[in-house]
Amino acid sequence: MDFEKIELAPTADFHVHLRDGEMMRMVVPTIRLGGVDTVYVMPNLIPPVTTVEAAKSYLARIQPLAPDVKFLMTLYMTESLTPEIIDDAASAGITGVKVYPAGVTTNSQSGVVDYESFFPIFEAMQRNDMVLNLHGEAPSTPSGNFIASEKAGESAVSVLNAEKLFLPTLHKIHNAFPKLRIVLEHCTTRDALDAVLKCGPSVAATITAHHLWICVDDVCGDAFNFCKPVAKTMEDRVALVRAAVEGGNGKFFFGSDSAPHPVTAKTGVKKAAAGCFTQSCATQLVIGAIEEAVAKGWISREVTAASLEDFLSNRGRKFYKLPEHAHGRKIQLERKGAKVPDVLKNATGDIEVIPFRRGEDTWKLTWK
Ligand SMILES: NC(=O)N[C@@H](CC(=O)O)C(=O)O
Repeated sequence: MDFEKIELAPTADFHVHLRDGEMMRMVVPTIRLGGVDTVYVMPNLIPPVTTVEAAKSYLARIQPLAPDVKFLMTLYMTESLTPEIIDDAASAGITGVKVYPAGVTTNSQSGVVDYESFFPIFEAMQRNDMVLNLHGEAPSTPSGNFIASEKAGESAVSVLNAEKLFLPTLHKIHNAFPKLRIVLEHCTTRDALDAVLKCGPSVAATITAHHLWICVDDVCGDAFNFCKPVAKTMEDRVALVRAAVEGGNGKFFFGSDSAPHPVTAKTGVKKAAAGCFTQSCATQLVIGAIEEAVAKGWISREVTAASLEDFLSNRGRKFYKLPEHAHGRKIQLERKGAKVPDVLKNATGDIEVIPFRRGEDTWKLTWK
């Protein structure tokens, strides 16, 4: 990858958090700055998006802020969902349903505890060809339950093994619903990538930009690198970079999991909120991470613009059955003179979000 200038189809970002209210008004206009024209919108608002009406009205709030962007909407998996709601959601053009295991991440209080109790919903989703989006982490073991899990011969769960210990749940759902399209979101481990490869073609995975850049050591002590699932080992990071470039038979594609939090929720006396903000430099950060991986010898110099475009755009569009991006506008990236902003502020200056890799050099992106 020796090129100074690359032209690509616009990026499709299959995992974004746009929030609501003032934060949404600030974040949505940054989507195109990151070279993105299609986004898959997460439903973990407060309260979560659990009805067709709520998803439609959320879309009506987002769309005017970025008229050129295609938004794909999701529902939040919770006990109030029924197979009838799934039928209505499919007829209304809602693309998928996101599962948050209860308590593992930002706004997951109303999430799932027992997956089998949702099998009638998965059945309805499979029938309607909707996509199931899994936040793939097992909840951490409370210290008071340690002796019971030790006696049962089970590993205690912490953020370090939470993704690996979720994988049997992925296989269970996939085996029960082999035609249900499932995305294991924001994979952080080689184990997760291997598990997805072992599943049939209905199972795919997203990879974020920030997990291509960092390991767990970078998370310790830096709230702006803290997200769920947390970044893991160097071996895992290298496996993610290779998977992004190699593609895993079309299974691995981009989903930034850009998750803005006000700086006040990231710093201060309370525990930091989980989430890295990458939206405004989404494509640039991926290209930068691949460039760095080439420089370090993790992947060969032969990375082509076509393989970048496959990761950033083509594979995800295909899995989601969207039209190929053949004739529209292009994005151009040049290796010169751009920096990740130090901070994003809203018009009134009362919300500040600190981007991932704030102040660092990055690629310059222009729309053609
Ligand atoms: N990734 C994160 O760390 N946070 C996300 C939720 C999520 O996807 O886990 C958020 O909404 O802030």
